[in-house]
Parts: sequence; C-alpha cells; structure tokens
Amino acid sequence: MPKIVSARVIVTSPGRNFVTLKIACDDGTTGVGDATLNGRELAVASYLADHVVPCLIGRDAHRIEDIWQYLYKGAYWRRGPVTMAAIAAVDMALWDIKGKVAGLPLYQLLGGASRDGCMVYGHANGTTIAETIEAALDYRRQGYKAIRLQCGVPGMASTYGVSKDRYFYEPADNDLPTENIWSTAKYLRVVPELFAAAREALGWDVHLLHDVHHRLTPIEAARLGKDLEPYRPFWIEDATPAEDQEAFRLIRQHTTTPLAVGEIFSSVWDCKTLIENRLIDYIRATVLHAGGITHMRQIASLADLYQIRTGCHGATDLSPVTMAAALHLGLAIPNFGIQEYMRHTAETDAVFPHAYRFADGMLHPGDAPGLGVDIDEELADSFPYARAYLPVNRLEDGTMWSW
Ligand SMILES: O=C(O)[C@@H](O)[C@@H](O)[C@H](O)[C@H](O)CO
Ligand SMILES: [Mg+2]
Repeated sequence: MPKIVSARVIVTSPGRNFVTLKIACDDGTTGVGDATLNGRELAVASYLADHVVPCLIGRDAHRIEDIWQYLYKGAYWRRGPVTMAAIAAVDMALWDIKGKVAGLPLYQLLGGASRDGCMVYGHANGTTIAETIEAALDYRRQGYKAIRLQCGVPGMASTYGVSKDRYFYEPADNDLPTENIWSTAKYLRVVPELFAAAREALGWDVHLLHDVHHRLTPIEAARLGKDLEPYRPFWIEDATPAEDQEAFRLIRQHTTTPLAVGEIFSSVWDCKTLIENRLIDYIRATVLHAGGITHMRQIASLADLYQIRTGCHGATDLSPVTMAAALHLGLAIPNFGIQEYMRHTAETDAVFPHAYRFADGMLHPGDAPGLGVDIDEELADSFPYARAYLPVNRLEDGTMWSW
C-alpha cells in the first residue's frame, strides 16, 4: 500500500493566487489537491501546513474515507470554508494517487462514464447589453451550448461579472478590497432587457444563465425570476444570500425560473434543507469548497433523490486541479447538470498541465490515470504570492451589501 511520506503546500500566483497540496508516497506516486480560497488563501495554506500535514505522514494513502473522517471529526471545530477546503485538497490528492496506482482515470473509479462529456457554460459579459450580446455570439461560434450573461448597469461604475478583459474574469483585483456601489433598482431594470435582447439575437436553442451573486432580497429575487420567465433562463444563481435557506421558499412561491445556489457552501449541512424541500434545481457546491470528491459525491447523491442536478462552480479562482476533479465526478454521477468553465490564463495552464479538453460545448477529463493534472513546482515557485481581495459592495447610501 502507498504510504504518505511527504506533503507540500504550494502557494503560487500565475496571474492569480492558488494554493495546492502535493502528497508524495513511498512508492514515488504523487497526488495533487486544490486548496484555493479566494481572498483568504494563506489561512488554508497554514491550516494545511501547520495542522493537517503532520497528521498525514505515515498513513496509508488508500484509506481516503478514513482520512476524511479523521480530518473532519478530529478537527472538533467542524465545517466552514477554511477547514473544508483543506480537507478537500487532501481528498483530491488521495483520489489522484488511487487512480494512478490503479492505472485508471478517476471517473472509472467513480462508476465509469454516464455521458459523453460535461456540458459547460461560457461567460459573456460587457459594460453594455450590446457588448454582452456580441460576446455571447462569439461563445456560440466557439460551440458553447450554454452561456452566462452579465452586463454593466447604467449609473453604476462597476458590477459583479463584468470584466475589463473580455474573456478572463478575475474579481480579486486589489491588495485591499475595492469598494463598489450597488443599486438594486437600476440592476432589476437591466437584466430583463438583457435577456430579451439575448433571445432576439441568439434564439432559443442555447441555454442562457445569469448570476445574481447574492445581491437581492427574497422578494426582489422573486420579482427577477418572474420578469425573466418569458426568456426561459436555464437558471438564476445565488438569487439571495444562500445561508438563508428558508428564503428560497418565498422565491419558489412566485416563479418557475430555475434556481441554482451553493458555490459558497462547505458541506451537505449548508444545503440539506434546500435539497430536501426542492427549493432549488441545481446545487453549485464544488469539490474544492465542499470537502473534496468524497463529500461532493455525497451531496450529489442526496440531490439526486430530489431530482436536483449539479451545476458546480468553476471560476478562475478554482484551479485546474479542481476543474479536473469536477469533470471526473461530473462524468460519472447520474444527476450531472452543467459545469461552469471560466478559462484560466495561459500562465495558469502552464503551471497546471492537464488532460481535460473542450469540444462541442463540453469538457472531458481525459483518460490519464488519476485526475490527469499536475503542478509544475519549479514554474509555480517562480510566481510569488501577492495578496488580493474580492471587492465589497455598498448601497448608494453607504450601507454594506453583498458583493
Ligand atoms: O459563479 C461564479 O463564477 C462567481 O460567483 C464567481 O466568480 C465568484 O464571484 C468567485 O468565485 C469568487 O471568488
Ligand atoms: Mg456565482
């Protein structure tokens, strides 16, 4: 059995910060796991290096479930984004090792392929509706079957999801939080116009998505859901702050627009009420933020009982290691819905060589043993950490709001 002999926490910043755990075994097998928590990276790096790695040395790398339970129950202070990202990194690395030892791509160990590939969605955005539509048409030309639409709001200097660079979106843009001003009234007027223009330009055989990004109250989210019904969105995401699970009951009473939530969830306990009451249609929890492949598979299985599908988060602040793990899981589970795919920069792709490939609107994880991704440690060490924060939002009167 492969015994863990070392584990290195690698903090690198090829254009943005990533935290990666690389575990090595006595037989020379290595595995990688993503531990990136955007804006709080060093907290997870320390949690791993100072509190988790000492407990891993000498353990049987094949005992994934036992190590998961040891790190979860043994911490005493359970759950939360830092703890669960650290556990996720260990879990991903151990599944990577198991696949390499077996000589199989991870999806084969998870039950084999349930589909030909994982449908992904691109990210059309622009400061105006016209610019956003233009970007969406470009994604269509690239073969995407699903496209997220985010556009600027007249009268607001900036808003979530609108990038200075048309195809690479990185919100963590400053070594102290950028302060944005937010107006719900102005926003609620624009989004229906955006979707009307998008259906006019793109037609109906493309899925259109939108990320509300936690910024509406439940009744405002219900209003938006109703206003968008004529345009049949694939989903509206994070319609209201997700910890208020009961709020989704109110939204559900007013609209049939599908609801997606969960990228900030760190365990099944964050979404159990939402799932068991069918208050959502897609669960967006991720391998990285929700405790790894082991726990994400548990969440997906619970969701499957209630005809809820996965729609895992896949922004640039989740490294190619998480993307690879998400694709292996997404290929195998019965209730895969869609996978978010924000392309990484060339610098990031060079640090994390990977087997997954895009074709015909889908990503496939490839058939390399394990996760099919690695980290080039020498190249990674050439990109030093640079503190970066996500923005914050204030209302026009200065009240702190969700970003
Ligand atoms: O759906 C999404 O991709 C967004 O919610 C993310 O861009 C999110 O803002 C970032 O991952 C935060 O770090
Ligand atoms: Mg989101």
